[in-house]
Amino acid sequence: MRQLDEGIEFAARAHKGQLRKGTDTPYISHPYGVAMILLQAGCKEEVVLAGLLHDTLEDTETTEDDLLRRFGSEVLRLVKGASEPDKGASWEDRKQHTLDFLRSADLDLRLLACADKLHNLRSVRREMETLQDRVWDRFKRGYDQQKWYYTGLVESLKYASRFPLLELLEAEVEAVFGSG
Ligand SMILES: Nc1nc2c(ncn2[C@@H]2O[C@H](COP(=O)(O)OP(=O)(O)O)[C@@H](OP(=O)(O)OP(=O)(O)O)[C@H]2O)c(=O)[nH]1
Repeated sequence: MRQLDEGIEFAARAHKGQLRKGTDTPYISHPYGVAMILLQAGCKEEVVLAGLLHDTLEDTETTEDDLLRRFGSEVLRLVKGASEPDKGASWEDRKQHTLDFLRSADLDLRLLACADKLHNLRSVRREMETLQDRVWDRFKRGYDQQKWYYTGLVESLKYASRFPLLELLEAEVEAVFGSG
C-alpha cells in the first residue's frame, strides 16, 4: 500500500497542471481511473503502479531512471511498454506499432493496455451523450481511423490469449463503434 501511495503522489506531481484533451478535466483523473480498473481486476501491485505511472515517460519530465529508482525494474518495464517509442512518427505508424507490439506482449502488459484504452473509450462514450460525433474533433484522427485503432486493439490484445478484462473493452468498442 505504501508503494501505491507513493505512486499516487508521484503521478499527481508529474501530471500537475495537465488537462485531458479538449476538456478542463485534470489529466491525473486518467491514470487514477486506469489504476482503479486494474485493482478491481485483481492485478498485482506492480501492474497497478504502472497504471498510475503509465503516461509519465510519454507526457511528463519523468525519466526512466526516476522510475527505476523509485519503483523498480518491473514497473519501469511496464511503463516503457505502455509508451509510444517514436513521438515523431505519424499517428498511423505510432498506432500500428502499438497494435503490433501488443500481439506478442505478456499478460501484464496487455492488462495495462486494456485498462488504459477502456478508460479512454469510457470517457469518449460519456462525452458522446452531449457532443455526439463532434467528440472526435479533439483528436488527431476522426471516427473511421479511431474505429480502425480500437477494433485493432481488441484483435491484438486477444491474439495470444483472452482474459476477463478484455470483455469489458470489447463491449465498449461495440457500444461506441458497433453501429457505425
Ligand atoms: N479518449 C481520450 N483520450 C485522451 C484524452 N486526453 C488525452 N487523451 C489521449 O489522446 C490519445 C488519442 O488522441 P489522438 O489525437 O488520437 O492521438 P495522439 O494524441 O496519440 O497523437 C490517447 O492515446 P492512446 O494512444 O489511445 O492511448 P495512450 O496510451 O496514449 O493513453 C489518450 O492517451 C481524453 O480526454 N479522452
